[in-house]
Amino acid sequence: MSYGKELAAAKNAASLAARLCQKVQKALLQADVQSKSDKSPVTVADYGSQAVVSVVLQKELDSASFSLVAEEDSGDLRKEEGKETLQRIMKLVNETLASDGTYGNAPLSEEDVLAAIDSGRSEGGPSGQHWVLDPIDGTKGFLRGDQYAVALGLLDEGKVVLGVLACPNLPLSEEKVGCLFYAQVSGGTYMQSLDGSTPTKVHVTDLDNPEEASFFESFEATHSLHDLSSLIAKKLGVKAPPVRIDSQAKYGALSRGDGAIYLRFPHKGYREKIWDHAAGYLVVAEAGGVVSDAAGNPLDFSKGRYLDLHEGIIVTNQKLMPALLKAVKESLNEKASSL
Ligand SMILES: Nc1ncnc2c1ncn2[C@@H]1O[C@H](COP(=O)(O)O)[C@@H](OP(=O)(O)O)[C@H]1O
Ligand SMILES: [Mg+2]
Ligand SMILES: [Mg+2]
Ligand SMILES: [Mg+2]
Repeated sequence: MSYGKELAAAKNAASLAARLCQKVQKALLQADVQSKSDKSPVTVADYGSQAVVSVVLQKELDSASFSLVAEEDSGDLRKEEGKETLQRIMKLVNETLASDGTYGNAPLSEEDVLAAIDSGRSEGGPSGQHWVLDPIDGTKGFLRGDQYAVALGLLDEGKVVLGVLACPNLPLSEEKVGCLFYAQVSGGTYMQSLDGSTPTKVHVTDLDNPEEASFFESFEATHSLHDLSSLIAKKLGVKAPPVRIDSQAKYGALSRGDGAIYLRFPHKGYREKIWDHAAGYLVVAEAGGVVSDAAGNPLDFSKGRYLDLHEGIIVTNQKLMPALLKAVKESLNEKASSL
């Protein structure tokens, strides 16, 4: 099955959402930061990006069967104290849609924006098609002025069949910043600029010597156990220090061979969400990489909004995976016996 129409819509949606995010990041005011009940920061750009993606996908594709699993919901925006924020989001969304020319003829109302955000409440699952969206992945990086990504995937019968990652702050070349990665199942992974330069096919590194490998991990130590990654890297013989960057930009960078390994070990009790990995997973897999949990099982995106995982997520190429799995297993055993 080909997903050409869906891919074109997804690339449009993610690029436009990235444009909105860039505008906000440039003008970042402290007042833009709200606190969700889980205390994670959420900005007008997270909501705005989610609304833009939802609107564009529904305009481009059959909106009757539209299903979206996305991170944000409009709960806080419907409260009295959310009114001003909602106004700002509506303005941003309308400006962004108008800047494209194709979508801006009728401005959205507040209610339209709320509805667009809430279209992301789908539970996903093993049957049918579901879009999976992280409107800003790496909100903490976004707020710091660092890396973030708009991450959009498509599930079909429980499998990721499309992945699009817009990474506005990731260098494309020596002169240019801003990358759009996209992958279609069995179709490879491509990278282009956010304003639509000619795509180039990308591939993960073909390195087979761990001593020459470098590895990525979260910038945020609360998101991933840095000590455990160091132990694994040491066992494997990796010499280079960790490269810490926010968001699924790590998957994008890995897909083009910038680094060889990505290690993610959340603190105990944390449950990974599908929107944090769906797009990145396909971008790496179609570039020849392998993504698995710490026990070597493939990730299962068909279980709803969460991923059920063993311990963590590891990513590398096919040559390095056996040695990496061994180092992970030994390190986890050591950690368990030292407790
Ligand atoms: N305690 C925790 N452990 C692991 N991941 C966490 C976490 N708290 C938040 N996250 C997730 O980590 C994502 C960012 O990934 P990274 O650490 O690679 O930059 C966040 O996405 P959002 O920024 O979209 O909320 C969030 O879903
Ligand atoms: Mg978040
Ligand atoms: Mg995220
Ligand atoms: Mg997010």
